[in-house]
Formats: sequence, C-alpha cells, structure tokens
Amino acid sequence: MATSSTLEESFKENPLSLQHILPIDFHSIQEVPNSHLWPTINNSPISHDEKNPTVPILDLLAPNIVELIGHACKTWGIFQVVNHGISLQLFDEVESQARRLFALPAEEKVKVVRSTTGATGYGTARITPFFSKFMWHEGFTIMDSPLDHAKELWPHDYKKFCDVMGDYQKKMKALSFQLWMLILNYLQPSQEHSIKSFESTGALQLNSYPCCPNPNHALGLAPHTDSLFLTILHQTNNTKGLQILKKDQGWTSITPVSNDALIVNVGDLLHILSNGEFPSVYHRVLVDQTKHRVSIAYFFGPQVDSVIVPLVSSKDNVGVVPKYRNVKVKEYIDLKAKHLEKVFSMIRF
Ligand SMILES: O=C(O)CCC(=O)C(=O)O
Ligand SMILES: [Fe+2]
Repeated sequence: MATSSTLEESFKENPLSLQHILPIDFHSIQEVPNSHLWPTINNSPISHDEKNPTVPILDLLAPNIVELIGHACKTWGIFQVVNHGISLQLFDEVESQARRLFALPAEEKVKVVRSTTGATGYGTARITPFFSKFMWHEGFTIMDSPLDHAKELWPHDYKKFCDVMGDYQKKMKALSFQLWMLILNYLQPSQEHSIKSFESTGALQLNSYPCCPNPNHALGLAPHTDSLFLTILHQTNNTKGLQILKKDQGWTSITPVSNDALIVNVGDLLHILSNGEFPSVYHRVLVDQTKHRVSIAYFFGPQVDSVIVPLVSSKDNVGVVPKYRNVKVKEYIDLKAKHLEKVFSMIRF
C-alpha cells in the first residue's frame, strides 16, 4: 500500500458547502438569475472575427523544441501544441462522452455530485466560494477511474465512458511527461535538485458552459490561475471562450489553431519552481448565447507530499536568490483553498 497522500485527500481539510457545489439546472432556466448576474464584464462579448493573439504555436517535432518551449513559458506562460500524436478521433470521443454526461437531467447528475469534502464528481468550480456571483458552468472531475460514478449514471452502459476517459488520461499523462522533460531540459536543474525524480498526479476536468441568455452579464469561469505544474486543455475551435489577461493588452481570447491543437498553460507550482520566471497565467472563460461549449482540462502536477524548491542554481540563474520559500504541495493546496491568489504573497520572501 502506498503511504503517500493523494490530491483528493488534500482537499478534505477545506470542505465546501453543498450550496457552493451544486450547479443550477441549466436545462430549465430561461433567464440568468440574479445569483449568476455579474456586473458588466469588462470586455465586449466574444467577437468571432477578432484577430488571434500571437500565443506561440509549438510543433512538438521541431528540432529546437526545448528552446521554443522555454521561451513560450517565459514570455507567455501559455502556448498551443500541434503534432502531439493524439488523434482527432479521441478528442471527438471525449467531447461526445462529456456532452452525454452534461445532457443528463439535473436529477441524474446530482447522483454523482461531489461530496463537500471530495474532489471528484459533478459540481461547480472550486473557486466558487470566493466570488459573490455564481458562474455559468458545471464540471465533472475525474481522478483515477470514473467507474463508480459512471455506473451510477448509466448502470447498463458505463463502459464506453470509462474506456474513453481512461484512454484520454493515459495519453494526457504521457504528453505531460514529454512536455515536462522538455521544460526540465530548458530549466536545467542541478543534479541534486529534488525535482529530478518525482511521481506525478493528474486530474481530468470536464467543463460545460451551457448556452447563456445574457452572455454580457455571465461568466463561465471567473479569473483564476491553475494550481499545479501544467494544464493541457482541449476545446473545439468553433466555440471560443477562454481568455488570458495579457499585460498591456487586457483580456485576450485564445483560439486553437486547429481542432486537434492543445492549449498548455503554466500553473502556480511551475511558476514557483521556476522562481517566478514563468508566469502562472491568469485566465477566465466567457459564455456564448447560442453555443454550448465543452472543454477538457488535464491538470498535471507532482505528488502532494513533494516539496517545491525554487530553482536558483541552474546555469542562467547563478547568483539569483529564491523569490519563494520552499513549499510542500499539500500545504500549497491548503493555502490556495483558503486564500486563492493571495497565496503568492504568503510564500514570497
Ligand atoms: O474551459 C476553458 O477554456 C478553461 C478551463 C479552465 O480554466 C479550468 O478548468 O481550470
Ligand atoms: Fe483554469
């Protein structure tokens, strides 16, 4: 038996109230209720002819990929990946299984609602309690196998869902490692740095943003950063929604270059590990009046018992002092659950 704790366990100490977990019934709603009505979102609604921002697009087969990925992490903290070897068919299957789940009536979905101390299952975003308004969003989180939940939802027809999600998690884990090796190659941690050998954790997050009658006053996801090392996101390119906050540019939409392009962003723990060199991207999601958007995020990080030590002794960084104190992943997750972004100032020197 493994004695190390899991990501799931590390959420237990900060329970959420059921009121903050259960999404409204989007199938029955005609108007945005006051609880979900945000003051004007400081941006015009998504315009579909908007110019693409120049988020780096990385070909994983490029000979200078280490430099490219390092540069992208440093300058943007977010990039797109093509030529990653994952088939369009798998993306289509994951999206269609996710849509199958979200299309279920509310009384079915509630059977697999996340528990107040849990991490997996159906529910709102974990950042919900930090905002006075609710988000136009429902999610389903998978860690390891979704078997128990799938059996609840489809007692006689759960296999396809589990197979597809299992396959996707496997592919995402492998891709995460590939990206991770490239990033470590770029950062060049010293031999003794603990990050050289670590066990990973991953979580799959299915996101659903139903059509919204009033998209100018609703938010799919409120601004946030992701907590772990990397997030790999799939969204079909005909439904925009993701925006990042870019210095001098404001909120900027990220549009995939193709249906099989993946969007990869730096999370908090990689920001800390890189000693602040790589920004942890602040992002949010807008909603659409006529399109029900689904996105699939894979969060990749170290095990919760690992300690993140900012890299200062790599060759580029000689003489640089650490900007953050060492932090155990479990402690970080706990601080973030209590304080959200204020967590950075709490661990900064
Ligand atoms: O749906 C998206 O585009 C982004 C999802 C996201 O930010 C998240 O799951 O943390
Ligand atoms: Fe996110």
